[in-house]
Amino acid sequence: MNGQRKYGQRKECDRMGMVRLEGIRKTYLTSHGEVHALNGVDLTVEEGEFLAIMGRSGSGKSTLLNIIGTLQKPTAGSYFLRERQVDQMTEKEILELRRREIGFVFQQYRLLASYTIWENICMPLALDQMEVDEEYIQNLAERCGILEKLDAYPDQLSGGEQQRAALIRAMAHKPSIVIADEPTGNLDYRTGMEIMNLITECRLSFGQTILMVTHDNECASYADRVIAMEDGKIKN
Ligand SMILES: Nc1ncnc2c1ncn2[C@@H]1O[C@H](COP(=O)(O)OP(=O)(O)OP(=O)(O)O)[C@@H](O)[C@H]1O
Repeated sequence: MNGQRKYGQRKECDRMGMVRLEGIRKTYLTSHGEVHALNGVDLTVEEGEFLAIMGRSGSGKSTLLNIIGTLQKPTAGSYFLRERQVDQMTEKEILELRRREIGFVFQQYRLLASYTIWENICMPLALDQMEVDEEYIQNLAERCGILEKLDAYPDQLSGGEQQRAALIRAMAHKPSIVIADEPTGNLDYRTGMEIMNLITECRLSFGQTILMVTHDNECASYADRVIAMEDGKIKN
């Protein structure tokens, strides 16, 4: 699992991939002027690859993840997801793409307090009028060790259990990409490693492409490839 798998020596933009970024820039306009969060990012992520993104605070990691997750739009450059050019899509097409293809796991679990774990997991599917594959979700819950907790409310679960529920919610619609922004950031070491093992196990079973921001070298060691951001660019 550990190791830096290489994907050939061709230029990034010559390769096909699940995610392909060419010359991505993101500039925020603030009252103090422009902030250049991304300064020309070229990146290809292969289908089924697990990529970890590291780098100092403010280097552009979350901005990059948000653009790949279609939560933000780039200021310039091209973004292809399964060779469909996302930056040319309408809002409606982007929403549809996000709902079908992408699952999100955040540092804050973002579970709704007044709904059970099962309802939290199934709610996005219901809102999008997508079918709930109960057997698949129960299978995930069993692997994640929270099958007995599906009828409980979030505040009845530990932080690690809540993050496992959030992971199942992210996977419930069988997305092709899972975007994880510091998924272990709120957890102690051991629980964090349990989450990393689950992400790895789910990905091996279901073949998702995983993009994860982390500050932790050990979490990053679970990935196939690690990239480092610096001043809005990929350093290595
Ligand atoms: N909405 C925004 N408006 C203005 N500037 C922003 C905004 N979001 C991010 N930035 C700036 O863009 C740069 C990159 O931010 P980003 O959050 O992508 O970095 P990061 O590497 O994820 O940092 P951290 O590790 O602290 O989360 C920073 O200088 C940040 O202050």
